[in-house]
Amino acid sequence: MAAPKQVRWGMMATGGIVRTFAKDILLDPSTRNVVDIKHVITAVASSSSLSSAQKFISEVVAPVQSTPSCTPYGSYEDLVKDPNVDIIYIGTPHSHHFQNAMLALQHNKPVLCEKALTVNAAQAKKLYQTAKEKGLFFMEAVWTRYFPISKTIRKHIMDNDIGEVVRVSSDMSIGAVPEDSFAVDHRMVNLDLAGGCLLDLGVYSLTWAFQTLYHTLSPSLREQDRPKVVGATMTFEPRTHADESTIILLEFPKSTPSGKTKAHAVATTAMRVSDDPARGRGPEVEVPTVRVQGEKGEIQVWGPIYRPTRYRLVPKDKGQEVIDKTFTFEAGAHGMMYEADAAAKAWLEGKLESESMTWQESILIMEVMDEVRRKAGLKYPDDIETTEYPVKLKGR
Ligand SMILES: NC(=O)C1=CN([C@@H]2O[C@H](COP(=O)(O)OP(=O)(O)OC[C@H]3O[C@@H](n4cnc5c(N)ncnc54)[C@H](OP(=O)(O)O)[C@@H]3O)[C@@H](O)[C@H]2O)C=CC1
Ligand SMILES: O=C1OC[C@@H](O)[C@H](O)[C@H]1O
Repeated sequence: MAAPKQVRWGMMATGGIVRTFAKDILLDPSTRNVVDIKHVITAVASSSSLSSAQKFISEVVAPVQSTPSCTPYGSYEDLVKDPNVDIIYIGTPHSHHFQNAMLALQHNKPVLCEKALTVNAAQAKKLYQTAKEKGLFFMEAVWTRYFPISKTIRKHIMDNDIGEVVRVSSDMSIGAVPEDSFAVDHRMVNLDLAGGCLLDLGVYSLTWAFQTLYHTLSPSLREQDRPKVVGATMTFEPRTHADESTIILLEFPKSTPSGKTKAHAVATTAMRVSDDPARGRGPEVEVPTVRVQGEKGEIQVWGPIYRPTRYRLVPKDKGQEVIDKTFTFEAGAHGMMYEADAAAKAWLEGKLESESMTWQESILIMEVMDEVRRKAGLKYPDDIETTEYPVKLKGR
């Protein structure tokens, strides 16, 4: 058998999610039956200090990777010039994604960029236009789409197992009182960092609506049948005016190619209440966080919707069996290696985008979030909404 192809990652930032991502991609891929690729980390950059990158390497990379060596950088500008980096993972706050991703693309580096991709759709379009012109792979890191549970649920819908999907509800609410949990400069509530529910958590509620009502259509139908935001409302964090609760009502023209009716989605997100206060107390009291309701039955999903672990398919016909499946992750894994595998494979194949998170769909979801903000009255500071590059942002 041919040796696995090595994909050399460069980490842009050393915060929470980059640590999780790095640990996951350094797990042995053969334990998840991936034998054709191997991820290595050849550079780590921190915008705060060289020592932060060095610390990251000694704590996260060096204990598992002896070769190739990993170079620490004290700036993102140095990282994007490193010839030993094939692809860059961006794990900075949403406010900075546009500037950071442009920096990587301008230096001819392919990119996997954390969600939410950008602050607005205009920025997303400009990034994809740049990637297209330069022939570079670019993907929004919506890890949930790449989980086996998500793929299985999409397959049930495409196989017509619950009939035409008529309604989807999805909730991503963390049950954290913002005044107690987040200082005003924390990325969750700080508007300079595009804080608030919508971009950080609501993007998952929209992910479930889109992956069950839109992604399941053929690419040509997806182009024609654009969903519409029919309603949106927000409440705001009293100190910073970031959104702390957002409710979105969407109308999708069709859910299957032969769809008879329009479909509805209700996507909700909040800080102060929880999507399932009983989580961990046992299946008899827990509640589903996503419901995909079709004419012939319903799919219910349990767990935080960014990382769900169980689904149940309940057919309307009581003579048919209920499917109830729990998914586990390999030991020590959080689950980010699936998106990394998809990105690495697509890049090695010379593709510019990922089939499970296309540029068109990422832009459409950003357009939906723009419209939600317009309807509910939320604006971010001008410097993080701009499509100008380069712009020096506050802080870094
Ligand atoms: N997929 C998932 O499950 C998750 C995704 N995320 C996404 O990842 C991104 C980062 O989140 P998270 O890792 O939790 O955030 P952290 O605050 O933990 O880390 C962000 C890092 O970005 C860098 N950075 C660059 N500029 C700034 C700035 N002005 N202010 C603060 N940090 C800056 C810093 O690294 P350095 O100093 O080294 O440059 C910092 O450590 C967000 O887009 C978020 O949506 C977050 C959590 C889970
Ligand atoms: O993507 C995410 O998933 C987990 C949340 O806790 C985090 O805030 C968010 O960025």
